[in-house]
Amino acid sequence: MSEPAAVLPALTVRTLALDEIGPLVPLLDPRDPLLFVRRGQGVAGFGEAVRLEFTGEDRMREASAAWRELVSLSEVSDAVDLPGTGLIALGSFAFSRDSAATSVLIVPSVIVGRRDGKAWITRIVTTGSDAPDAPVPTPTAFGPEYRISLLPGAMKAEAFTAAVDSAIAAIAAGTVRKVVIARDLVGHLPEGADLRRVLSDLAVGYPDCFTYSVNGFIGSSPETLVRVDHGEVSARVLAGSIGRGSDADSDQDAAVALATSTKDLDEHAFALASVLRVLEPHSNTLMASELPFTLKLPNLWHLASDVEGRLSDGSSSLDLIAALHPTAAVAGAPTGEAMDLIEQLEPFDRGRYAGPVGWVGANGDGEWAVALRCAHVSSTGRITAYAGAGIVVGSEPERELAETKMKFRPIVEAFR
Ligand SMILES: C=C(O[C@H]1C=CC=C(C(=O)O)[C@@H]1O)C(=O)O
Repeated sequence: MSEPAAVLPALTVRTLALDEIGPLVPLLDPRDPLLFVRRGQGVAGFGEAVRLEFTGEDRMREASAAWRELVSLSEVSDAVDLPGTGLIALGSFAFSRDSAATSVLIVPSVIVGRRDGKAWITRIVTTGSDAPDAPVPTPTAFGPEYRISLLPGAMKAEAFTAAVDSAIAAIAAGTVRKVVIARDLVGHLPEGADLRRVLSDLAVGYPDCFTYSVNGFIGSSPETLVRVDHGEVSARVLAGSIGRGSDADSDQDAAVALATSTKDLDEHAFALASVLRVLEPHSNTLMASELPFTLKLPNLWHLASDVEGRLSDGSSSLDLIAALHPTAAVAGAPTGEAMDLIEQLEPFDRGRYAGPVGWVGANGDGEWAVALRCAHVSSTGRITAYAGAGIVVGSEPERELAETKMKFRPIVEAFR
């Protein structure tokens, strides 16, 4: 961790109700937006009161410990008391313990949020600061339009299908039962470009996904890694995909084909089992439906399972992401072997793609998505987008390539 616990500041945090504030995206900083929303509900952050950085194997466990410490030093008054009010941090964690990407928890100086028809503002200052109250953020007009094509990056289409062939060979040899192989697309953001344009496209086009932006990492994810809300724990596990049909009949046929595909049901079962195995020690009331359902997104159908239970041990959402990551939806099974194979077959660092992204509150509650359908935008404007596909017995390289094209659609179209 870059900031040792000893130097964590004491914070004073005040949440007040606001009248309706309109859409959150136009309020954001155009170059460094901080956002986590779904169906118009969620939080937008402004400025940074505290930034905590983590790397390595224990990045999420260290984040959990540092967060408890920071909370213990803070004085919070919260007149609204909803998920996301009071002291929160937005966070995004690297996929791999070996990643060069820094994992972060950012406590904004100002948070504006909306949930259940109520809006609020939270102001966070170092205790003792006599700075005047930060103003309520107001919308500003978007900067000029831009159109960016994202093109094959370190792993071109042929390299991807070759990697899928190798993954299939590893499955046949019994090294792994499932492995998720990803590829990348790259582009360049013009200087001064307003990132809110991309976020607005994602939020409008994929309202049922979590649209997020944390420290230059943006996307729209359909997958809930974990949510903790007053002792209730839940997750939405996704794995198994098929493209949408071009008309109502073919779309229905696609959904039925997915729901009855042994290959996709197997792929899904690995992902669900990995989540249940990890959550079971934390909840003795954990439930998931017997069969996955088909989740309709604008670009594809997914097999999905919702998991719910009551926490029996007071774990925070950060404790749970540390335990859950990486699930078989983004790594494979068994986890260690799948991670080794990903390292061998993918010629790039995934960075924060497929890692947890979300927020944590003072009581440990929070909402974390799996960072999918995303792109990292570096400080020099280099854009790297990622999408992957789960490989199991029965996978075919060309179909997996086509699946990654569909998964790239939200982010490719948002930049175009
Ligand atoms: C790895 C990705 O998706 C995961 C989540 C849903 C469906 C998946 C699949 O069908 O392969 C993947 O497990 C991605 O979008 O990059």
